[in-house]
Amino acid sequence: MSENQGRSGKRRPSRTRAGNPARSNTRPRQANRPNPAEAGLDPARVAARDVLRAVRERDAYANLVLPALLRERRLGERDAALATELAYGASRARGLLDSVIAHAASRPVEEIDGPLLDVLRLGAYQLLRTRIAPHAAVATSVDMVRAEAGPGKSGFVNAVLRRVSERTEADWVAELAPPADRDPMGNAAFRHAHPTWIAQAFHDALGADAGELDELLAADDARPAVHLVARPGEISADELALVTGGEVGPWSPYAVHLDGGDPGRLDAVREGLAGVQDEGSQLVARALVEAPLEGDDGGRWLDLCAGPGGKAALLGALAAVDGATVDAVEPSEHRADLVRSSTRDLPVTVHTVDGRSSGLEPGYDRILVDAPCTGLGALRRRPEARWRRRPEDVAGLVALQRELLAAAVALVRPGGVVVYATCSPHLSETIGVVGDAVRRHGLIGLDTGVTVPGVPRSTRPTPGRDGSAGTHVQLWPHRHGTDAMFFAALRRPGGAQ
Ligand SMILES: C[S@@+](CC[C@H](N)C(=O)[O-])C[C@H]1O[C@@H](n2cnc3c(N)ncnc32)[C@H](O)[C@@H]1O
Repeated sequence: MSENQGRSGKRRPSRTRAGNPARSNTRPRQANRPNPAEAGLDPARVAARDVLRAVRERDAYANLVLPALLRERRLGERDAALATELAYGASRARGLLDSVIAHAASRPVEEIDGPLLDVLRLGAYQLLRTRIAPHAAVATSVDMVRAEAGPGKSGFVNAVLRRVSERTEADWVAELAPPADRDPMGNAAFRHAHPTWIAQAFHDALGADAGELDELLAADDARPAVHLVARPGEISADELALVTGGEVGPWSPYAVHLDGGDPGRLDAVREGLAGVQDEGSQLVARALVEAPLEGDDGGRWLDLCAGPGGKAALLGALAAVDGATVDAVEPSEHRADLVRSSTRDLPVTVHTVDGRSSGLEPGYDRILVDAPCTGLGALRRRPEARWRRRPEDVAGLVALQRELLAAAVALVRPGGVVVYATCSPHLSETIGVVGDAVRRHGLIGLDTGVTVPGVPRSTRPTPGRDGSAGTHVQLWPHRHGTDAMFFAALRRPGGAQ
């Protein structure tokens, strides 16, 4: 499945040690599936298992499935926290867990029945990456399988997890990771549960700071803090921190950090005073408003890739304070509806059109192109994404990013500003696209760092023909505690002073 399974497939201990063969055409007996409560199963683990199953069977997004499932089943706070930790943690670590499971089961994970594999991933995660007592991790996994699929299959799960429990994560890594001297990138990627191509992309983007790769991968593999945005005009970050028990974020004037918990339960979020938004994303929206224009700001702003509406909501709130208006473009009906709902009562008009041919009237003062991208910078918050994305995805996205940036250039007025942003640090999606636009359209690269004053070690020169590409901002989880957001502010020349 992942390229990190690497050596596990090559060295297989005897097939008999893991008990019953797991591959079977017989699905768990859905029709006879017992009610988990009646079967005495732990609701948190059942919820986590169901998330892993939805991700595997229907390519679902864990961070969309889990909250809905927690609400539907009315899990208490403790159970919800455990379900979240297990579902997200096991999704993030999937490649590493699969290598260990394959070794312990003496067969590739592709030969293990999907529903059993979900439980094995959950069990292996608890054994290797939590403080849950090993007997509890094994017993709850075995119970789940026995209740659904019978004693034969639960024996197999028992045997595999017992073998997993014989070593620590560090021991398994020492056994299964590619050797550091011959394949340092593969080794670092394996240790921190990342596909190698993503570790390589991070390495390339770090450039002269590539020595920080290990620290970056470790931060990217950890549970992120919850970031809230205090809606300007509604509540200040200080007030929000007070009512939520959180801490004011270090960089964005609107940010509050929480250690964990379900932000959907907070009154401030339910009442629309605050939203959930990574602090790096807040800085992107702020950069659009702070970037220096030539001439006056006529108050016509455009968010060209707006769905699901996080930045549009912050831009709308800032526009309301400044007396500006925002047009928000999103071609997907469903996502456009999400933008409408997140910008209700704000001076934002949503257009369900393609940003490359929006038909909107040119002459905008400020345009944000928060382009569709691989999302490699937000892997902490999209648990399964690292194992789903493929290197082949990059080229198609880069083509779309270039077209969207060209469309923005055609819509911005002379002297106006376009901020190009991605939640990916991949060089092809970032400075590749920006450098190309500067060359093709004769844009002026601005010093993007001035839009985020006080954020250390974030600004870099964008390589350009003659330095005209300006500087961009690259944020990193290990340095800034944010997603790895990239953004660059570009001005269309020719504005009258
Ligand atoms: C990175 S997301 C934007 C996130 C958003 N700005 C926010 O803060 O919530 C990129 C968005 O671009 C949209 N998109 C994809 N193709 C597009 C196109 N041709 N024109 C405009 N938007 C597009 C996607 O549907 C997606 O909602």
